[in-house]
Amino acid sequence: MTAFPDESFVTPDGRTIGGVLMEMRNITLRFGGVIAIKDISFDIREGEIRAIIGPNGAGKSSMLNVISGFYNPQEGEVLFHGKKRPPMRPYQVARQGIARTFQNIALFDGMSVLDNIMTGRLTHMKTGLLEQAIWWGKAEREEVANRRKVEEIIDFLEIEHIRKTPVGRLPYGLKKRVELARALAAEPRILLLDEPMAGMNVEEKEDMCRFILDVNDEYGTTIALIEHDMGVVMDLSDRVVVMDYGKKIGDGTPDEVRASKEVIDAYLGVAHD
Ligand SMILES: Nc1ncnc2c1ncn2[C@@H]1O[C@H](COP(=O)(O)OP(=O)(O)OP(=O)(O)O)[C@@H](O)[C@H]1O
Repeated sequence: MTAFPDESFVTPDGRTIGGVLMEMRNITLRFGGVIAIKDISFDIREGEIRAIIGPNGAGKSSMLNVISGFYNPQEGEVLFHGKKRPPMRPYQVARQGIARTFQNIALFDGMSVLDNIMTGRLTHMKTGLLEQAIWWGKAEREEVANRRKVEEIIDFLEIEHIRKTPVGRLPYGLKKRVELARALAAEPRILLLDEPMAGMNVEEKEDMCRFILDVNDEYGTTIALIEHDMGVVMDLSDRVVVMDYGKKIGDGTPDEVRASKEVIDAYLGVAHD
């Protein structure tokens, strides 16, 4: 259904979309008798912003959890760089360069913004506990490099003014931005965002949109997101997968998806001839 060329190409606004980075092939996921995902296939291409949309209970979060390695599907395969990914623990998937944010913010409320973001560097830490405890050279160099990266992200997401503030004291929109910062601290190749705009006011949504686009543009990070705000999805995404009752009912550019009768009937709810 998609109008994307097969090879790498540059979009009209100057962004580069590469080849297939991740492929979901015939994924089926069951919870006992409930089939959350039924035989779904789609791919995510390097550098694109890919949205997954659909009504409540359609299976979007389940799909994000398959991508992040939190759920291993009973059927189908996940390919990363063309290679089949064996069942993995989420930390192993994180080491492959996949980071995520959550629908309900998952930060340490009592810790400062800076320390929360530092936890995102864990997958990059190589020194052992003993070296860190006695602050040997290698541990010191690593700490300095990690701090430098974290400070760069703080600067990029414009949160310098709250770097020492405990996260629990922040308003909702800023907490979401700190969660994004922590995910970015892992320097992911694929960033998974679970409803990044949920519960935000218009201004906070505009800010978040801008930061998502900037992350994609500046770091070249591939992004897959679930979002209910259709205006945001259609503005942000290069391609959209539409799910309904665990099945894929649409897959293409925002314009293609918007024009699909099946998608309109099941989800968008706009009248057609
Ligand atoms: N851990 C689980 N155990 C049992 N059933 C589950 C579990 N997670 C999801 N389901 C079921 O799988 C189906 C898909 O749920 P999922 O949360 O993936 O949908 P969703 O599209 O993300 O919905 P929402 O937009 O409301 O978050 C639903 O019927 C749900 O009840």
